[in-house]
Amino acid sequence: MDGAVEALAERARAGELGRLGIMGGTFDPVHGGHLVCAEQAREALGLDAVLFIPTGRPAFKLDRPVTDGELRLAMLRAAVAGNDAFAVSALEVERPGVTYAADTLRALRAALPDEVELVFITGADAALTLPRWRESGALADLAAFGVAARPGYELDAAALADLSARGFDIRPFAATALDISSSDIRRRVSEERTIRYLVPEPVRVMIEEQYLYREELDHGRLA
Ligand SMILES: Nc1ncnc2c1ncn2[C@@H]1O[C@H](COP(=O)(O)OP(=O)(O)OP(=O)(O)O)[C@@H](O)[C@H]1O
Ligand SMILES: O=C(O)c1ccc[n+]([C@@H]2O[C@H](COP(=O)([O-])O)[C@@H](O)[C@H]2O)c1
Repeated sequence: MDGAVEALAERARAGELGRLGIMGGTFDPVHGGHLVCAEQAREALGLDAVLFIPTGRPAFKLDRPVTDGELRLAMLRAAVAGNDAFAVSALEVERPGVTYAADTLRALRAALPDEVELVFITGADAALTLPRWRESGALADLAAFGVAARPGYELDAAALADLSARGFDIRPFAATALDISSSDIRRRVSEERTIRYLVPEPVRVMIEEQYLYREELDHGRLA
């Protein structure tokens, strides 16, 4: 099992971890919207820690290239350094094949003491697609879902009722609306425009030094 998950299991055994947030995403690259969403989920949902898990091959993005997992991991690690409540897991990057959240949640359930409650954090855009995720029925039993509003996407009463009727334990929370997306950051870099302050400074420096996102298909990206 991954070192970050082992460390969390240790904290749980010491009675220091009751509720764990899981922030899944492609993180190509991680940006301020992800970090604010995770931090405000931690506060609003009473999470003792948040584990960021970058995907291997994201199920809904098979039609586009994704930057090498090690580079996305390195950017995430740099982004969360210094926040004791945040950790990063290589679980999905190291798992071969397409990434499915149900596999990840089962692995976490097996690695952590039964008492630890799992809350998968998503923006409203991702939450609205939950019925189409693989093993959607099983997923509803594996974790609760903390859902943040995201500019352009809303989890309205009808959507909430539909997800609840499907057995999902949905926990909406208010997050500061930040209209930042990884696609916009990639586009800005390719157009030689500024991304300063949209991503943490060490991430901006890594993007610059590794020549990421300069073109649609650069050397760091998988076809
Ligand atoms: N600005 C934001 N505010 C709140 N949640 C966000 C924001 N950006 C992303 N998220 C959430 O973070 C998770 C991971 O998102 P992802 O890594 O796909 O980023 P993205 O910016 O949507 O990427 P892309 O633009 O490449 O599709 C998803 O649950 C998504 O809803
Ligand atoms: O398991 C699935 O079928 C599934 C389908 C779409 C998205 N997800 C998960 O949702 C999270 C956000 O995905 P994305 O594509 O917006 O980066 C990430 O952890 C994905 O693994 C999972």
